[in-house]
Amino acid sequence: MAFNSLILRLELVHSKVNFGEVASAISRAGGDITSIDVIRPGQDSSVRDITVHVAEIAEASLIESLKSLAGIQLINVSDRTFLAHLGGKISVQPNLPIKNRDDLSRVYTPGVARVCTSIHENPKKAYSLTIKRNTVAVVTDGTAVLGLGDIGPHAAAPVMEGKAMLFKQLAGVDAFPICLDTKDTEEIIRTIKAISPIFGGINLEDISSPRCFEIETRLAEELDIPVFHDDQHGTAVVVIAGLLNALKVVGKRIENVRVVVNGIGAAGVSICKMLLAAGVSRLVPVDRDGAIIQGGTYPHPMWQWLADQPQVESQPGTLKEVIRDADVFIGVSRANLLNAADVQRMAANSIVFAMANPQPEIAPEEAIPHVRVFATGRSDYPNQINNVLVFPGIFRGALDCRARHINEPMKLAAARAIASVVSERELNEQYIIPSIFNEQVVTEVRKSVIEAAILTGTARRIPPDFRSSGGAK
Ligand SMILES: NC(=O)c1ccc[n+]([C@@H]2O[C@H](COP(=O)([O-])OP(=O)(O)OC[C@H]3O[C@@H](n4cnc5c(N)ncnc54)[C@H](O)[C@@H]3O)[C@@H](O)[C@H]2O)c1
Ligand SMILES: O=C(O)C[C@H](O)C(=O)O
Ligand SMILES: [Mg+2]
Repeated sequence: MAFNSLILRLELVHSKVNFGEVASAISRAGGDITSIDVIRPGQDSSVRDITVHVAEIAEASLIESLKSLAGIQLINVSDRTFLAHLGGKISVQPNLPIKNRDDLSRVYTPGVARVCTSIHENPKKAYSLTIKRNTVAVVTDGTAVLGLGDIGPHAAAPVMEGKAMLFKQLAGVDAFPICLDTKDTEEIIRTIKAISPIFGGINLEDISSPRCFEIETRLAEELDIPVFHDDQHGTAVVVIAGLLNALKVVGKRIENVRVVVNGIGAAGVSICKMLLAAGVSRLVPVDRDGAIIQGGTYPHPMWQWLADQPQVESQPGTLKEVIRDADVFIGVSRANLLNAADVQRMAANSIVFAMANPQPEIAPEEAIPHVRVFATGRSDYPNQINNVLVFPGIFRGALDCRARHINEPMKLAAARAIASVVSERELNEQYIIPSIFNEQVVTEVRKSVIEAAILTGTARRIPPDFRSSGGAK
């Protein structure tokens, strides 16, 4: 169930109502008061801000029940989530102040000209003399934003700003949101190439399938900085990390399990590829029209690729049919597609990762009693399988070793690193994946990614902490 935090600004007329009555009305309507601030005290009346934690579905009735109390005026209702977005969530800060003319002539003209000339003579110096080495573009066209779909570039911005915040807070990477007002593959490629000189890496985000595949492949070929479509590979990496640990909990081996992946878009394609690379031998990819089967013919090039793989099952069926006897369900599709009866028909000790955002394929309350390990992409339930565990550390590593690409061995190394943060002793049904606030995650992912980049020859710089020992200290 989704909860919100509301701030209710109320004026209370003391002769008609006391605070106790207000508090019990809130509680009867299902709200939990988390704080009270007196905004204007007074003899006859007072104004207070009451912060209430309440289920989304109970919000309207809570507000109505307060309005119906005599002696109360509801002045304002603010949603704390919206308040957190006022004016946007990030800003650009200078690294040093400009206090006098001397500073001015150093950071700007005339001093800056010598630095420009130096970069012109040796373009590699852009890495040491500009923000390039630590800056990533988070680029979307707004066509597959979370599970909300094609909501356009303006509406996509809050997600991109959120990713930029996470890049900075978790890995010290400066990320900038770029929301493009075009859905044309060639124009997107051209635009990203044109803006790339200032960036050390490109994080593609929420670009719908199948255009996302060509956009990423072409950019990776044509640019000399890493290009990473987070919804494809970030998601696949975190799924593999979670699955490696979940399989340990249920005592099954990856080669033996039957895996259903629902939603063969950006995330689903990459997850299927990585599952096959990790050893899955029985795979059932499913999209809107049911299972994608071995030997089938599909217009979508990635679906066709899957249909040509020997590990993909050849039995057709709807999701509700093919989920029978599955050991693992991975959902990267959309909300509310399964119910309790569906997951009950899975094999014993089943694993369900219902990762559609913001609402998963099955409500946690409905699934949890019937499955052994359950995870979502959300932060308000145990086992948050979200690509936020991946992109900060992967880019931290790629930037630090100036990797030209983020390749398969780097991704697999990242998945293993994330899984390894949960020790065998700590591992259980409720804890298969580390918290995003576990500082070891970025450290371990960075280290493993750099090692893999060096080994595969894509690193163009050995970071200082890898120089003497041949590995991170
Ligand atoms: N938890 C995470 O880290 C994470 C990461 C990436 C994506 N996601 C979520 O996964 C979902 C898909 O994201 P994406 O970027 O791959 O989007 P996408 O648009 O590229 O792919 C979605 C796919 O789901 C399919 N689909 C839609 N309805 C379906 C249905 N009823 N049954 C089966 N398939 C259906 C679509 O045809 C499409 O192929 C979104 O909800 C997104 O929020 C979660
Ligand atoms: O943004 C997220 O929470 C994860 C993911 O990138 C998604 O598109 O849902
Ligand atoms: Mg996304």
